[in-house]
Amino acid sequence: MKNPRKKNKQQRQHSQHQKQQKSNQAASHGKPVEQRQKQQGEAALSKPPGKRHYLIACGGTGGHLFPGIAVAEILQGRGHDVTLLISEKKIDALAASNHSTLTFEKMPFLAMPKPWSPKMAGFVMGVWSGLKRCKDLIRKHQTSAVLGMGGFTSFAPVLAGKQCKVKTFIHDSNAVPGKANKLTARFCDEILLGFEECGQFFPEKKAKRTVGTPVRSALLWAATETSEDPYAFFNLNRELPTLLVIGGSQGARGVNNAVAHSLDQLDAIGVQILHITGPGDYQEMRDAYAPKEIRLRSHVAAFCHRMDLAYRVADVALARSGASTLAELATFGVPSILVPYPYAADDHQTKNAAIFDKAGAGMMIKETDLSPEELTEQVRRLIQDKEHHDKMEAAARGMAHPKAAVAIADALEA
Ligand SMILES: CC(=O)N[C@H]1[C@@H](OP(=O)(O)OP(=O)(O)OC[C@H]2O[C@@H](n3ccc(=O)[nH]c3=O)[C@H](O)[C@@H]2O)O[C@H](CO)[C@@H](O)[C@@H]1O
Repeated sequence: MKNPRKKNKQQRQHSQHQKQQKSNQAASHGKPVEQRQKQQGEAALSKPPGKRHYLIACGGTGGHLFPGIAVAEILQGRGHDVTLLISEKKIDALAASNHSTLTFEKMPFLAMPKPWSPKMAGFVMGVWSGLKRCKDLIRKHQTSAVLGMGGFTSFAPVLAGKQCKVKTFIHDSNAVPGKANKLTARFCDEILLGFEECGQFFPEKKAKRTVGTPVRSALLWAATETSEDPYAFFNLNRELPTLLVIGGSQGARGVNNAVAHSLDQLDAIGVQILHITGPGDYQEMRDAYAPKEIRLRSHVAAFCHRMDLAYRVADVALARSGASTLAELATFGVPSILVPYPYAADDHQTKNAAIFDKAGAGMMIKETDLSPEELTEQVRRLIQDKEHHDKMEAAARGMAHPKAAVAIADALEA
């Protein structure tokens, strides 16, 4: 089946490219990218006197780490040194492995136990030793500001910043803040928000502003850059409409199962699938696709280091509603079927998805309602009803904050 939308998509990408280039140039003080890259290289070599050090705590999950990396890239591009504090979890190592020019330091992963849990003593000890280590780092590098991206892994670094009297910031990318951010918000200097809706959960008098959720520079550029062939990279057919399945940084069992049970119906509507399963479900999902491989074109991966290319092939996405995933879908204007993780803290994924749903930038389906028929019908509508698709694409683009990382870097540098 030919995909009549492909040509339009490329044309849109081209005009979007020009718009984005203008926007990014404005965001980086009007300098074109080649000039900026050259200057970044020169800055790193000559170590200008204005060079500073920043600490970004972004461990625990891809949703903290990737926005932290996006801010670090901007600061590094401006000639500063950045240390990214990540956790010892496998996902952090996996995500960091593709960013060799950045400096990462590992801290133990901390999750706050229930108040009277026997684990509380270990948690307090963990915070205490993290605090000491972060203070040493801050003194050693004469850090100018600390940024916490959420989670208890950022609690000690931000507190250390406060105690060392350097500027402290937190960023919350969700519609409802996490426990750690609510606590850290009490003593940090400024709260930066991914969604405006999140502001109501923090003290009214506290300095806060909505900047969006930062997206890595490789993805920002790929949203407009068309030199590398993404179809060839994933061995997919450029003539077929493509469904991207992504369950956040660690995969989503509920979403994976729903797709595994819908393969025949999805095959019947002529869609090809790029399925990022997460490491846990990879083998099971490969087995689910195996008998269908002749009929259904697919690419199944445990983890994808080229999300820039993945979003470029996607005509529609089936995704969890983690904040970075949403920010990236918006950046690429990918219409989405959003299936919130039902057990996320304070049901924040439902609230994230509801914002996109209300704006017409995606459609939310509860995991319990995700039958093969419903899933296939929604995918079919998005690939066959051009008007419906284009409306959602435009609304998704409207939710993008391409300058989020720049705004946060500006705040840290100010
Ligand atoms: C279950 C849960 O509570 N998830 C939370 C977690 O999500 P999680 O860690 O899943 O993060 P997000 O959905 O926000 O982002 C996933 C990130 O991983 C990247 N990626 C993903 C898969 C892959 O193969 N390669 C890759 O690079 C994506 O491009 C994206 O940048 O932190 C987010 C930020 O607080 C929250 O909004 C999510 O609700």
